[in-house]
Amino acid sequence: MCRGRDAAGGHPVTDGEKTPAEEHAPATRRLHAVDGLLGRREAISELGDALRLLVEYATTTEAPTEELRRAAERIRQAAAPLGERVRDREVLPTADDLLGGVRMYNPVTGSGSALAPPLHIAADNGVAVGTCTLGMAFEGPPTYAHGGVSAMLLDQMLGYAAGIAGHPGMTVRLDTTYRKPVPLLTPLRLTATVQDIDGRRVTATGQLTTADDPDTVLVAATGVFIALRAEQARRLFGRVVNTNRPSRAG
Ligand SMILES: CCCCCCCC/C=C\CCCCCCCC(=O)SCCNC(=O)CCNC(=O)[C@H](O)C(C)(C)COP(=O)(O)OP(=O)(O)OC[C@H]1O[C@@H](n2cnc3c(N)ncnc32)[C@H](O)[C@@H]1OP(=O)(O)O
Repeated sequence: MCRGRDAAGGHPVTDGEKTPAEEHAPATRRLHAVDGLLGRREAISELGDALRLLVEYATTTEAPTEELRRAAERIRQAAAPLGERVRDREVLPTADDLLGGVRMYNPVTGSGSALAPPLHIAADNGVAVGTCTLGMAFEGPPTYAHGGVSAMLLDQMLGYAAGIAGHPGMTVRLDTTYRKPVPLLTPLRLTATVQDIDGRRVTATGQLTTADDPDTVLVAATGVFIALRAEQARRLFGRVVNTNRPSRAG
């Protein structure tokens, strides 16, 4: 378990010691908690940016072999203090807000993830609209994106479309049609909408284009999402512990 931090996930707390926030009235305390949370999210994003820079350089560098070995040692040293306090697999990150849709380490959209492009998604009149630029680390065929990466982006887009339609669910089917290769280092635009809702089953479609040429579809996708029954949600996620519920942050 990740213990010894305030509920907003910001600052390490020593047992018995009053933090500055605890000295103040509840409203001020809440403000401090939010402040700490936002500050932590900013720091997570900053670390994510640094990691993505590292990944991009590490996958494109032609620095001398000895430099690669030195870099590996320095990176291991930088990682060590982070590894001293890690959360359990079944405890949500303190900076996340699951119900509010904040997942800092989502491998597609998470600004804290070294693996995420990251993809930025917003709702526009019921349409999910996403933007991202894929670095060289996402290369599949030379100079183009890996097809699995396009599928990953579209899965997230379709899932988001189901969510904003009020029918969040898990992917049970994803069909992708690759029409043209997806260029790297090029701003991309993705869109997705819900086509059909049939009980617990939601069908959504989406497409991936470049931002400059939104009429030329590079990849199209159709996905089926299933809303979980309460019993399924309990079975799959019942063990997950949320240590950052609003009641504890206030
Ligand atoms: C205003 C609000 C604003 C909110 C903002 C929103 C923000 C949005 C937020 C965030 C976006 C997130 C985006 C995420 C995107 C990524 C999601 C993922 O990566 S999910 C991981 C990969 N998927 C899995 O791991 C599932 C694995 N599958 C399962 O665990 C099961 O299949 C499960 C629990 C999903 C369903 O259980 P069963 O398979 O036993 O099915 P049964 O519950 O009995 O029936 C469900 C219905 O679905 C049909 N079904 C099942 N599989 C199907 C398939 N492949 N195709 C079509 N239909 C299927 C069945 O035939 C059945 O239909 P009949 O009720 O009989 O009509």
